[in-house]
Amino acid sequence: MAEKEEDPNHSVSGLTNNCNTAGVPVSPKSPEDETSESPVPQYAQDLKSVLVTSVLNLEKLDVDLYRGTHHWVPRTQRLFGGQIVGQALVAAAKSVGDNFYAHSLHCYFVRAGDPKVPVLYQVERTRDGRSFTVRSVKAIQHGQPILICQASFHMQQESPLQHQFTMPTVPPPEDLLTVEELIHLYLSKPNLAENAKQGLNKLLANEVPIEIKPVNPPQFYRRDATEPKKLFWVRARGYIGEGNMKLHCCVAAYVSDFALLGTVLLPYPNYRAKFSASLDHAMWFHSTFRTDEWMLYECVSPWAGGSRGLAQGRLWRRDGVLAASCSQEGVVRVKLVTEPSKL
Ligand SMILES: CCC(=O)SCCNC(=O)CCNC(=O)[C@H](O)C(C)(C)COP(=O)(O)OP(=O)(O)OC[C@H]1O[C@@H](n2cnc3c(N)ncnc32)[C@H](O)[C@@H]1OP(=O)(O)O
Repeated sequence: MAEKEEDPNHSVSGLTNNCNTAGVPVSPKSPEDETSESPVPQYAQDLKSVLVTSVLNLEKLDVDLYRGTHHWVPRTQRLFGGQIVGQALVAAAKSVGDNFYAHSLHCYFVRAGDPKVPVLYQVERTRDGRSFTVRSVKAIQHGQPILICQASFHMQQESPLQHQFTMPTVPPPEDLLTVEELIHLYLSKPNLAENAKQGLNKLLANEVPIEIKPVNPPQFYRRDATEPKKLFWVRARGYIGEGNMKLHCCVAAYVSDFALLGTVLLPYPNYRAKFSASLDHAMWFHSTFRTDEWMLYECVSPWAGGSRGLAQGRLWRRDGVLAASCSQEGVVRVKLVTEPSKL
């Protein structure tokens, strides 16, 4: 098969004829999209995403050895898995040629990450091939691995085999509220219990570097069983810009671990997680995309059992192109919730 070196730094917005870069037909834009999408970036360029300036900006210590620091730490006080995966992919990508782009990664979270110390990333150059290049990355704290990750990079190649699922039909992000706006709405309800208020205010104080607009607003305190499926629009806070697909893949790796495992619990309103953590995470990158533009994250959980749950995610560009897919298993140990609804 003929190899074609393309410039993957090309603009996503430069796509024409309703095809993605690989020539895959994509859903035409809806009239709403045409009117709501502005050619002007949503963020001024001086408001750079903290994901780029800090979280994924690793410090080089030696050849193939990097140090990463933390930005947002979840309430569990263990490092966010997406941050570790994103940083591991940054470290891996630093040693591959300009023409190679991440196409997949496979990781195990073997120990909880400690938010009190930085993480070291040690890269092993497993193989350099003509069209595929593989890296192994160990994320280390206190002298022990917390994550082991294999990442594979591919030089773009043409193929007549091109298909993808169709993006679910959902309202555009402009018609939906952010999580913060939804919380403010809840907080304005009369007779809201004090502990519910405190819980919601804690959520507001989170400095998560991504913005989320749920397609179906979450029931913060009233719980009904739903199918194990959720959809939300997501983008990095701040400006990243087009042109650096390697970086956008690292941001997507960060984003992809967010809220995915929670899908497992949706059919069980009478149970709350007393311990949950992602055990492994795999991801495949399919097309070019911009993580500082709204993308639809479709999360499903096809299985749960034995205190574990499987969750799968699809990240869609808003023009209907499937940008990335991921899969993860997590440990989910639950307790029965007996107290009545707080609203
Ligand atoms: C958004 C999702 C995320 O970002 S999660 C963050 C990324 N993922 C991670 O940090 C996971 C990292 N990996 C790990 O921490 C370990 O591999 C884990 C999954 C904990 C290994 O589990 P395990 O071998 O059970 O660990 P452990 O013995 O240290 O126990 C941890 C806590 O679980 C408890 N535990 C243990 N076994 C049981 C059991 N059979 N039934 C009930 N509880 C059990 C332990 O007591 C311990 O609890 P505690 O932490 O002491 O409160």
